[in-house]
Amino acid sequence: MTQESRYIVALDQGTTSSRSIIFDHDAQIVGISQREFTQIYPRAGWVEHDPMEIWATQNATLTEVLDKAGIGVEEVAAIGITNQRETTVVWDRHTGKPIYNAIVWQCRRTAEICESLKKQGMEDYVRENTGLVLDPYFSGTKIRWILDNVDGAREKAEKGDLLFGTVDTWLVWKLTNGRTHVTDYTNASRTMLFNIKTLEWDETLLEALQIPRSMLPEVKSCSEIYGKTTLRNNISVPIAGIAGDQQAALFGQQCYEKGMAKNTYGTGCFMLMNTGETPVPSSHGLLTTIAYGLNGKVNYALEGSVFMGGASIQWLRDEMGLVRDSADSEYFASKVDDANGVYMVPAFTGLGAPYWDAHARGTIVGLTRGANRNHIIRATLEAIAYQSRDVLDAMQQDAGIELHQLRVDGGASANEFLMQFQADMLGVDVVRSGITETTAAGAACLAGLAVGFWDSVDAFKQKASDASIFTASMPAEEVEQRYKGWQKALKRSLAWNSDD
Ligand SMILES: Nc1ncnc2c1ncn2[C@@H]1O[C@H](COP(=O)(O)OP(=O)(O)O)[C@@H](O)[C@H]1O
Ligand SMILES: O=P(O)(O)OC[C@H](O)CO
Repeated sequence: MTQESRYIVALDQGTTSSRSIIFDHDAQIVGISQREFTQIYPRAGWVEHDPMEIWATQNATLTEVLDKAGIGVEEVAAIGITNQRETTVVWDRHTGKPIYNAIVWQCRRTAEICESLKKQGMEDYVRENTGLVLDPYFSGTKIRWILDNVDGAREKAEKGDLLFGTVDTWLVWKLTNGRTHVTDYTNASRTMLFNIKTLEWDETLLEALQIPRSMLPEVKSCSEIYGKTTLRNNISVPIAGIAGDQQAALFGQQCYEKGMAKNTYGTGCFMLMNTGETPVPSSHGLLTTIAYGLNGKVNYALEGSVFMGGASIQWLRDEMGLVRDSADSEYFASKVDDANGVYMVPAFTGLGAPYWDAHARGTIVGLTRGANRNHIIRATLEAIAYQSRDVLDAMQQDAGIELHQLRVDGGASANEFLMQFQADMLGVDVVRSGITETTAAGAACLAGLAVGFWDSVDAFKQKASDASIFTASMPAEEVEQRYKGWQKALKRSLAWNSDD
């Protein structure tokens, strides 16, 4: 770090856009640049991204944000990376070219591979050693699919010519010109190939999925110098922080202590609770995952991953044409007193936690002649809150901790109706962070700590105190009656797409 290093840049590579955000020493945001990229849906239930477009948009936002803020490369102390997790890229180590599109976390194409692993009796092994459920969500079966379906891929992989990475790994590889093939504990813990107890790649799973170990990156902590990227004027900047986006948000929300939890309302909804230095197994359909690896230690989390959050509002906007803008959903939902008995289950890509049903599909039930557009919009927002209630109930039981406060963030947390309804359904205070970019803040903080830009996380504390608090006010009986209706609706969506 040079004398003039006054900023940290966080690269936030999300499901729908790539962003670069500059933080100053007071943890204030001084620049943001964002670019959306193409979502590719080759078949029903399949989702892909072009890895070169991910890289191009991410790289462009990095240059743009510095230009817009008038900040020189020499003023950047370090770069932190946070990313959509599980999304799988496989590329040729010699040419640096991907051999297939990135298979996105939402993609369901490997449901059959999962079924076959279940038949081989791998389900318990996966849960006990990776903390995950055997679901197409995670990277392992996506790598297997690429090796089985791309011409010549398996042969190349066995010769050691192919590399695998989640998006963090791909970006570090590109940023360092192919010199560095690494990931961090949080991203590794989402591959279904990483043993979260031994903190090593798991040979049994590699064998079961027939994935050569030579494809895998080296696993590092979340805060250290992994390599350097050369930017304008031949100036090198260290890449010094990596965390999957949901773990970065947990860190950015300052959930450093056991029992603290956050929920992020983005494309999906991801609730994570820090459970301290020992992994807590789930018996209620949650994931055990790594929260962060820092200073030679690893902290674990319980996670409830809900696949459709804000994306269901995008569906109202783009496919149904019921709103012009996601934010308008608040206005229409507030025009009616309730959803008039309508429930919407947004199982468009199956259901994640706590149900894990890859064959569930979306449904709207309870329609009567009086049901109108406002009720459907309201029911869609309510579904986001109901899904998070399912997850929180499971989490409190697994952790044996009663939560009094849930920290929230993400695009859809701007919706006041949703946040109030969420507080009502959970019966806990919902605290919306005063830090608008918690995910990026987490990544910036991890990078800043590694290069001594910050000595501790205190720089972020004051900003967090500007929070908005939503307190439960709906009578308990009404809450339970509405929630019962949700549980009934949800049952109607299960196994819809399966032959049995
Ligand atoms: N006011 C709002 N009400 C409801 N949903 C919203 C609102 N604003 C944004 N969203 C939803 O939030 C999501 C975007 O949030 P963001 O945190 O940027 O997501 P991601 O990081 O997953 O791309 C979109 O799916 C959008 O529909
Ligand atoms: O990119 P986001 O914010 O939708 O997050 C995606 C998650 O990391 C998927 O596990």
